Amino acid sequence: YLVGTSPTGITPPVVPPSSLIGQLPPWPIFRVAIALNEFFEAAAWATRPPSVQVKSLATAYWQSEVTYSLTKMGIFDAVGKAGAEGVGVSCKEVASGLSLDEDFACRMMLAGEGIKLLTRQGEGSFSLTPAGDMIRSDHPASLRSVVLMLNEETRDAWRKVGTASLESGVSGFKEEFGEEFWSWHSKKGNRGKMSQFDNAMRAFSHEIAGSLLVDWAPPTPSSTVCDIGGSKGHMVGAMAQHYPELNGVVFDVPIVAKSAEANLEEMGLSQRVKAIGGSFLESLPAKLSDCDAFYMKFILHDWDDETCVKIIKNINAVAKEGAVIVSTDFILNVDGPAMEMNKRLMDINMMAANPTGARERTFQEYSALFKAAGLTAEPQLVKQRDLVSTVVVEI
Ligand SMILES: C[S@@+](CC[C@H](N)C(=O)[O-])C[C@H]1O[C@@H](n2cnc3c(N)ncnc32)[C@H](O)[C@@H]1O
Repeated sequence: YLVGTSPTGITPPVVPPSSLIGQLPPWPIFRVAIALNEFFEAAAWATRPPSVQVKSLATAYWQSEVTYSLTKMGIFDAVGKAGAEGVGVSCKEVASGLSLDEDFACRMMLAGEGIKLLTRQGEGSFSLTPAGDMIRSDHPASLRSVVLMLNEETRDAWRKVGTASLESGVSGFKEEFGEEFWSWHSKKGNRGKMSQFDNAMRAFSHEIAGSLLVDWAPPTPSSTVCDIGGSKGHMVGAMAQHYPELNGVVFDVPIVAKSAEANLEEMGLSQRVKAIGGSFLESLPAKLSDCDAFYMKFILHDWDDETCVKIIKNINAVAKEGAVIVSTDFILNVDGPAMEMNKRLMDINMMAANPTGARERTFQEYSALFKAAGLTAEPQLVKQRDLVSTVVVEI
């Protein structure tokens, strides 16, 4: 496994302080770390008797629930605030500050220590572990929105996907909420949830942008990269931060394109990266014929084959000759067993929380989609030091 790697790596012209690319180990070290991880995961499993294996699977969601509770109820923020002032904090103080039941809050925090999100000095003084710290609202790469997003409607959709959906073949989300993910999220009353989803996408992308930019470079340093379904513009924004001559476009549904505008302004990139509202299910605006690269992350996996082909054809119809499509997803069958297991679960997440037809695919399946859309060039796989990989294909 680990095919298509780029053993030398790429160094972009600028590495901003917020970039994670400097923190990624070189490929040989990454490979060894992954192999060790695979080995210890397998060893830990093999040393548990079958009855314990079953019980640990049946209770695995308890850890998510503890994580969710400590996030939702503001406990990570409260402990983090005390830590920033240089002190640990007792669970009684946290409970009183947040008006929580003292006994329950203290027991929940002890469970948080058990799952290594909180730590204790001495008898009662809690602080955050590095992982717990990342769930603080004001952490620069905060994963709070990710924890909330995955444990609210998505969790309800998961319950349905394993039961009703297996009989109906309809997504868990639709079974639970009566309509598919995107139409539910576009309703006025659910704008807060759409924004939570967009923030989660941005948070997810921090590491993915880092791992992409050490193994893939835009066609030229001054290319125009168009991020199709680019959400808040975090991916093309990261590219523009690493390539100071690069221009970009974020294309997404109008309401999300608006929030991309604000985010790009905040990133100081609004001169070079513009947001355009529209739908990739329809003809794309002529302005996109300037694009040298059409970037897509977590777009094709949201849709059934027929819709994917339509999206690729819509890009193809507007693209100039020599442009490329660059598509990042959880590509199956290119990693070791532990990483593949995570991607298989992500595939169930697609069945649960995304429109019916959403799925993870192998590299060969992605290649077939590009061929079905009329592209004749051989797609290339760029393996990342990450759970995701990227397919690049010339138009
Ligand atoms: C799973 S998110 C991925 C966001 C972003 N590419 C990322 O990876 O962080 C899918 C994106 O597709 C956008 N989207 C959904 N339907 C769309 C459509 N018909 N036209 C354009 N964008 C759409 C959503 O608003 C959302 O931003």
